[in-house]
Amino acid sequence: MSTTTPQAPDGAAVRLTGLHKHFGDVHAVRGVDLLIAPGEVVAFLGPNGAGKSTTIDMLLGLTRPDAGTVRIFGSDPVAAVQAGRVGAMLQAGALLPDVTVRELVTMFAGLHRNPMPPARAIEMAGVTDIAGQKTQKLSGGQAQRVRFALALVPDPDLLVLDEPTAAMDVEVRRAFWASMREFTAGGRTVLFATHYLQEADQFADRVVVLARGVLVADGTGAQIKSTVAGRTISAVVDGSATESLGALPGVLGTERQGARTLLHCNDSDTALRALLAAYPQAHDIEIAAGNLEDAFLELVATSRQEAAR
Ligand SMILES: Nc1ncnc2c1ncn2[C@@H]1O[C@H](COP(=O)(O)OP(=O)(O)OP(=O)(O)O)[C@@H](O)[C@H]1O
Repeated sequence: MSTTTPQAPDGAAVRLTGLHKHFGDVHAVRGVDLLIAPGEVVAFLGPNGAGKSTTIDMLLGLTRPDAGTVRIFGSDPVAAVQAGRVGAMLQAGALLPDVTVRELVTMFAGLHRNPMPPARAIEMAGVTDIAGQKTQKLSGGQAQRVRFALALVPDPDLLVLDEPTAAMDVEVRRAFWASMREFTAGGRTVLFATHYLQEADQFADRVVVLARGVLVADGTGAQIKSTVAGRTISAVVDGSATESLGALPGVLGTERQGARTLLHCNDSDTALRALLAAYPQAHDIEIAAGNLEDAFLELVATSRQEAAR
């Protein structure tokens, strides 16, 4: 990690203030404010078209915001990238062909002032066994790991990854996160975009949810789950009407699954008491805690409803 570059006066690794970006009629990013402290591992979650890549491009200085400012360790993003403080792994772009992985990483290291030794980046990214292979021979998952090695080369304080595990199978994904843990153990900062909610929950200290260009949630995985409380009661309730079950206290909505009815609750204790009082014949009752997937879908649905108002 570079120690010679001064820290930001405000101590922030990333500070996004009032970011907006339009593409013609599309208002892709609509007033994003985000502060990331040094050492935080932040997952950037959102459905397709939420504005994650556009925000990341602005953060890296690849796209200019229409309004708002980006500061990385207190400086302009282009200056921070040039100073080697930022490593980036963007969504698929072709790797330079006709060179081996080792040659590519070494060439890339030659472009930086204080790079990590290429062998170290190769080892950390877990591509030692394919270091002698030509880049055009790599599978999608292997190419992603090589992109990770390239992102590590500047020995950055901040790593920005746009859907890093998109092309990786389960095993490669696990190895990737093990390498990431090693990288972040030294207190470095990471922002990664993902569609994998479980990944966000497992690997990030903090989950930031973007929907339709607006931040709709910001907290730990557990906090985000609890903001939509979400427990589900599943039961077979013979002779009941779905509407009357939906009207029970503590129930937010209902869903039929064959013979079973699912009750999505914000207060499952109250809902269960009311269910048994009104329908003592209810049986095969199961209660499941909400997962991040449910929380995420609910947050996105709420933001759609608010946008439509
Ligand atoms: N260069 C561009 N020209 C026109 N529209 C664009 C451009 N880049 C992004 N958009 C639009 O801006 C919106 C946000 O796109 P963006 O790629 O930032 O979303 P995302 O959250 O990264 O999505 P995904 O998960 O699918 O990668 C979308 O409506 C997209 O179609």
